Amino acid sequence: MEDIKKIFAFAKEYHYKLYSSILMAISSVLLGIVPFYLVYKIIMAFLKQPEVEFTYLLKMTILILAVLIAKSYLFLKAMSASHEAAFDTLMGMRKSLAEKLIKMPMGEIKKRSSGQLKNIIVDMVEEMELILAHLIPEGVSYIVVPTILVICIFFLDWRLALAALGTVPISLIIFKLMMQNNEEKMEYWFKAGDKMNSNIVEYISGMEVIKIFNQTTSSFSKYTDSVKDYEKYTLDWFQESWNYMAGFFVILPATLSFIVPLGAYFHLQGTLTLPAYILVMMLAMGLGEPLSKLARFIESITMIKRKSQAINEMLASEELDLNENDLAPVNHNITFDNVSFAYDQEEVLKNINFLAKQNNVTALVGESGSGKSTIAKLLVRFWDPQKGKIRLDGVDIKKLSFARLMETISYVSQDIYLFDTTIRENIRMGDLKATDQEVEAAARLAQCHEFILELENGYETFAGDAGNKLSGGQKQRISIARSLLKDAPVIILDEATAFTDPENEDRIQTALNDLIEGKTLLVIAHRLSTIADADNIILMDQGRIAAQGTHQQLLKESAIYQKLWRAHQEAMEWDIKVEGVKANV
Ligand SMILES: Nc1ncnc2c1ncn2[C@@H]1O[C@H](COP(=O)(O)OP(=O)(O)OP(=O)(O)O)[C@@H](O)[C@H]1O
Repeated sequence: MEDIKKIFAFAKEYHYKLYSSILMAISSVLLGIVPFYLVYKIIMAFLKQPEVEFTYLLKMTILILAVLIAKSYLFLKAMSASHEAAFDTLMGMRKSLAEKLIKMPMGEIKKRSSGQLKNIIVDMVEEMELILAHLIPEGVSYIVVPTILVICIFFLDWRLALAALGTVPISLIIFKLMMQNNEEKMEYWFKAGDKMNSNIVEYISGMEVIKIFNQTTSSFSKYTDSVKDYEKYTLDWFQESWNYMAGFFVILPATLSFIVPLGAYFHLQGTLTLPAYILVMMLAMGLGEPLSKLARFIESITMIKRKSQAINEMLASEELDLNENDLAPVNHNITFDNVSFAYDQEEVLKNINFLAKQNNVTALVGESGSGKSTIAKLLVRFWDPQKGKIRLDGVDIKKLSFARLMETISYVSQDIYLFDTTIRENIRMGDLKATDQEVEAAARLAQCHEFILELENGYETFAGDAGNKLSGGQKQRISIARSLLKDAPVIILDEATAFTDPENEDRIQTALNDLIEGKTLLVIAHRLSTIADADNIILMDQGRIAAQGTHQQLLKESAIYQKLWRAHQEAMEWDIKVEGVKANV
C-alpha cells in the first residue's frame, strides 16, 4: 500500500478534482438505487388496488427516466473529472521519471534494458490511469453503496441484512484459495513480461544484424522463447484460477439466494410484512453490481501495487550527487587527480593523473579497451569515480552545478544519435538560441553544409528519413556541427572522425585548430596521425597511463607507443596499396 500512496503524492495538486469525482460517482450510484425503490412503489400500488391510475404510472415512469438520466450525467461528470486528474497526474509522473533519468548515473540507467525503461515510463505509468480515473471514484462508490444498502435492509429486517451478507464469507474463502501464492506467481508473470518487452525492443533495434545474419523470428530464439514463455505462463495461471474466479464472481453478487427463501419463510411465519419483503428484495438486487465490480477492483489492486512498486523503485534509485552551487570556472584546465574507477567489480581506470591544459590539444591513445572513453565519460559525469577527483579550474566537478558542467563541456561521443527532427534542429540542439545562419556556419566548419544542401529538403530534411541515406561519417559530422555550435570551452571528441574520409577529416581538423584558441580540447583517436601534433599525448594501457608527452617524446621513450605507431603506419600503407590496386583495376 505504501507504493500506491506514493503514487497518490503525484495526484496531490488534483485532489479537489478527485474528491469531486468521488462525490459525483457516489451520488450517481445512489441514484441508481432509486429506480428500484420506485418500482417497489409501483408494485405496492398494484397490490393495494389493481386499478392503478394511468397518470400515476406516467408520473413514476418519467421520474424513473429522470433519475436514470441524472445518474448517467453524474457518472459522466465524475469520470471526466477523474480522467482530467488522472492524465494530469500521469504527465507529472512521466516528467519526474524523465528528470530522474538525467540525475541517474548512466550505470543505473543501463542496468535496465530500453524495453524495461519503456515499460515503466510508458506502460506502467499508463496503467496508473486505472487506479486514478476508475479505482478511486468507482471503487469508493462501490464500497459506500453496498454499505448504505445493507444498513437500509438492516432497518427493515436485521435477519435479512445478515442473509444479504451471507455470500460474502463463502466468496472470501474462494478468493483466498484463488490468491494462494499469488505474489510469487505475479512476480514471475511480471518478469516474463519484462523479458518479453526487452527482447521485442532488442529484436527491433537489432533488425539490421538479424537480417544480415539471415536470422528469423524462429531462429532468434531469445525473441520466440520469451514470447512463448509469457503466453504459456499467462494461460497456465488463468487456467489455474479460472474455476475459483467463476465461483467467486457468481457467488458474491448472488445476495438474493439467501434473502428470497428466508424472507418467504419469515413472511409465512408472520414476522415480515409483504411490503418489507419486496423492498428488501429490491434493495438486495442493487447490491449485486457494486459488489462484483468491487471484486474486480480488488483483483486490480495487487497488479497495480506491483507496477507502482516498479515506478517507485526507479524514482528512488541512486542519483548522481548533483550540486546546486553555481561556481563559474575561470580557466578551463582539467585535472585528473588519482582517479580510479570500476563499472562493476574490476577497476578499468587505475590512479589516473594528468592535466589537460586550456589552449592545448590533449590526446588519449591506446589499445581498444584501455579506458580512453571511460575517461571522457567520467568528465561529463555519466558516472562518478570511486576514488580521486576530477577538477576543472582546480574545482572538483562534483561541486559545479550539473547545468554549469554541461554548459562548459561539449562531448562528441562514439554513439552518434540524431533525433527524429530536421537536420537543422538536430544541429540547433547545441544552442537552442542559435539563428539559422549560425547553424549553417557550424555545419560549414564541420564539413557538412554541402551534403546537407544536396538532400531533398536540405536543412529541413528529417533526420529519421535521412538517417538511412546518411553515411556514418556524415552523421558524425552533423554531431560535430552540433558540438561546434554549442561553443563550449571544453571539447571532447571521442573517435569523432573515425568514419570520416581523410580529406574531410583534414578539413575538420583545420576548423578545430582555428577554434582551439581559448579552449581545452581532449581528443580520443585510433588514427594516430590525426593527433601527432597534439600538445600532450596520454598513452593508456590496461587502465593505467603508460606514458605521456609529445609524439616525438613518446616515439623515443615508449615501446608501447612505438608499437602502436608502427601498426598505424602499416595500416596506412595497406590503405595506400588497396587504393593503388583499385586505381589499376
Ligand atoms: N558500460 C560498461 N559497463 C561495464 N564495463 C564497461 C562499460 N563500458 C566499458 N567497459 C569496460 O571498461 C574497459 C574500458 O573501456 P573503454 O570504452 O573506456 O575503452 P576504450 O579504450 O575507449 O576502448 P575503444 O577504443 O574500443 O573505444 C573495457 O574493458 C570495457 O569492456
